[in-house]
Amino acid sequence: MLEKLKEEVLAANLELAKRGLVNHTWGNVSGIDREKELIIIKPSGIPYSQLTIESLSVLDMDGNQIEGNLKPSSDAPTHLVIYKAFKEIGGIVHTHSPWATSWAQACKGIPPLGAAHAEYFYGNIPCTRKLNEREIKGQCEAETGKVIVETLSGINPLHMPAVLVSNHGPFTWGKTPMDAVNIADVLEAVAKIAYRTYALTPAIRPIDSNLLEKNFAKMHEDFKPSI
Ligand SMILES: O=C(CO)[C@@H](O)[C@H](O)COP(=O)(O)O
Repeated sequence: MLEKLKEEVLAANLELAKRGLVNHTWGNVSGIDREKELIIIKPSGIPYSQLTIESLSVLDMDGNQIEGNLKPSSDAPTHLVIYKAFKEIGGIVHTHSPWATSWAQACKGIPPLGAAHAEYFYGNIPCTRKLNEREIKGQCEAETGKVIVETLSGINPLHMPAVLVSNHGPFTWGKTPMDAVNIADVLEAVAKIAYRTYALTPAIRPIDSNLLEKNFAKMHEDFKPSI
C-alpha cells in the first residue's frame, strides 16, 4: 500500500512540473496513508527532474522522518496540520503558480464569477488572514496550516478544495494526490480568468447563487442543490 502511494506521490509531483504549475524547486505534493498514519512528501529543495521514489520522504503524523535520506519539504508541517483537520482528503498540493499566487500576494480571495469556477469551488476561494508576528517567529509552517484550517472553518473541504495563503501562495487538496494536482491546475486557470474579468469590468458581481449551485452540483454527486 505504501509503495503504491509512493508511486502516486511521485507521479503527482512530476505532473505538477509537466503542467507548468511550478518553477525551480518551488512547491510540493504529498499523499497520506490513513491506515498507517504516514504521509509521503517531496524532499526539500530538489529539482522535479531529479525526483525518484527513493528520494521521497515518509513522515509520521508528528513529523518524524520514517523513510528517505533527504530533508522533507519545509512545508511538511503545513501539510500535517491540514491532514489532521480534513479527514476526507488524501492528497495536498502547494504551488507558487503565478496567477493564483498573485491573488494570494494581494491577500484577496477569488469570488465566483462564472461557471468554470462554480464547477470546482462552491463559492469564494478564500484567502487566509495574515500571520501575526508571534506566528511568523514561531513555527511558521505549522501556523500556516492552522490559519488554513481556521479559514475553512465550517466549510466542507471537498466543496472548497483550495485556499490562498496571504503573502504566500495556494494550497489545494483532493481525495488523491493527483486530484489535488488537477485542482491546482483549475485554480490557476480560474485565477487568470477572474483577473481578466475584473480588468474588463471592475464592478462585476459574483455569479447568481442558483447558477453557482447548479454548476457545482453537475460535478459533485454528493452535493444536494436547494433548487
Ligand atoms: O513556499 C515555500 C517556501 O516558503 C516552499 O513551497 C518552497 O517553494 C519549497 O520548499 P521545499 O519544499 O523545497 O522545502
